[in-house]
Amino acid sequence: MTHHAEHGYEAKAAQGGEGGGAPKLKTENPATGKPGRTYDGHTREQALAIAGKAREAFPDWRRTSFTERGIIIGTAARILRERKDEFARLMADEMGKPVTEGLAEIEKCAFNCDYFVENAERFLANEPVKLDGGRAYVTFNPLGSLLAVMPWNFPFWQVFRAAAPALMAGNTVLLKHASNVPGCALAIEDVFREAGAPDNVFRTILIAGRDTAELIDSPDIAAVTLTGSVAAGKAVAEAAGRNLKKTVLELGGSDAYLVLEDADIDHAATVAATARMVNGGQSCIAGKRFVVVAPVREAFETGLAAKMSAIRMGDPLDPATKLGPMVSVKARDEIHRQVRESIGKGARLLCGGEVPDRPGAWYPPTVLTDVKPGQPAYDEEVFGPVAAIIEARDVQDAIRIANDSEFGLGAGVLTRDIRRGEEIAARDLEAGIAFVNENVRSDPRMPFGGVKHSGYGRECGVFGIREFVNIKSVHVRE
Ligand SMILES: O=CCCC(=O)O
Repeated sequence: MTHHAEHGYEAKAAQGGEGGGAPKLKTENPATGKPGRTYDGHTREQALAIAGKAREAFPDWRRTSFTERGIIIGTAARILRERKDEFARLMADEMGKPVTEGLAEIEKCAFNCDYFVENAERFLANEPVKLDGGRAYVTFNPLGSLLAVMPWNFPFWQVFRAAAPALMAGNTVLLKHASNVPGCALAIEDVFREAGAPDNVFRTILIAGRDTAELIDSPDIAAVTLTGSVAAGKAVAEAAGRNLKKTVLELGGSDAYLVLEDADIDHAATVAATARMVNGGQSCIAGKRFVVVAPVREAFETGLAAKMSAIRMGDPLDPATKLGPMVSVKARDEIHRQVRESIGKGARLLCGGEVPDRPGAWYPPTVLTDVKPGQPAYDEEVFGPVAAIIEARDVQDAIRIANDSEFGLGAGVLTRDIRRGEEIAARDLEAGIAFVNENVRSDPRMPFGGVKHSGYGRECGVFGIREFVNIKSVHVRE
């Protein structure tokens, strides 16, 4: 199987010069196709120098108390809320997110900051261990400077999800964002600066994806967290592995939802449409495959096609808009290729599937059925508003199909039999996150991450904050 999501690491910055010169990062409004602002990037030397400064800032930052760090991260939450209209507009302009979703994203970032302000000290409190003699405990030390390589699809949330716990733990953070959201990347740096973070505790580096490996080689970087594609994950893991640096990888997904015979079909169709349309379908945890047992397939097809066709596509600046443009014309064309090729190989189109005749990166809500192995809609991650319906003989067959993927991020079960649904979710599905009768969502309070090619390690909650710490055993003979 292949993975076609366009994530930050490999997105190319427009190069202003050869031989490692500073890139120019050009933005383009995906709703209109018109060029936006151009930003001056950093040269490799500048980027390495900033990494050096973040490392120099680490010893003082790690010695601050949880209360001191909490005041800064809590202030960042307040600033996010105060400036949320501006930030939602910035996301809309750079990557096409409808402002209503953008506002919700900023609120989630602020909630995440507050959550770690409130809980970091408890999550990282010393844990006593009973040994035969003396006094023993586990303590959690920060690691140093964390490089966060982040994608464009949730330009604020992905960064805050990684940064708030890392900073609260006493690490410093360097952000290498996707090259198409430089305004967001700089705005986030500004939030931490305005919140009173000491110099270089949080820095944004604007470099091309291909220069990231060199940064990982730098002794100033202690560890790396990446959200992005499988290809990006492999490249980062390889570079980090060469340097024996800890990584957390949150990669692609092809989340399956099982629709069982006893499901409330109207509810199942609503959950499916909601799951599929998260961020216009451009989310690693968007529902992508709907595995339906044969007796309810037709009813589900009708229900899902009706819900998807009713979703309004329009100007991302209009608060009523649910579906904005795709991130770029290139990404839209790739989605359309996957749809056309799937139809060519036997899938049936229930709605959508036509590229609108207008400038910008538009693609309508689309439903394919009769999706089978060998079709891109079955084999690949489709990063757009395209739902794939796959028929299963029975529940065992449905579980097999759900797990027949290189990915293992999220998954769902739709059934009235809560016990059975829970058993399937908790035991049978090869996924890091499994929901029953609801669409998969990330939450600062719950560990988030996957298995197989969806990556490893966890973000969020106690497991997330403990990824980038030295879990140190201390034994004292008194
Ligand atoms: O793109 C993947 C994750 C998005 C989220 O955390 O909701």
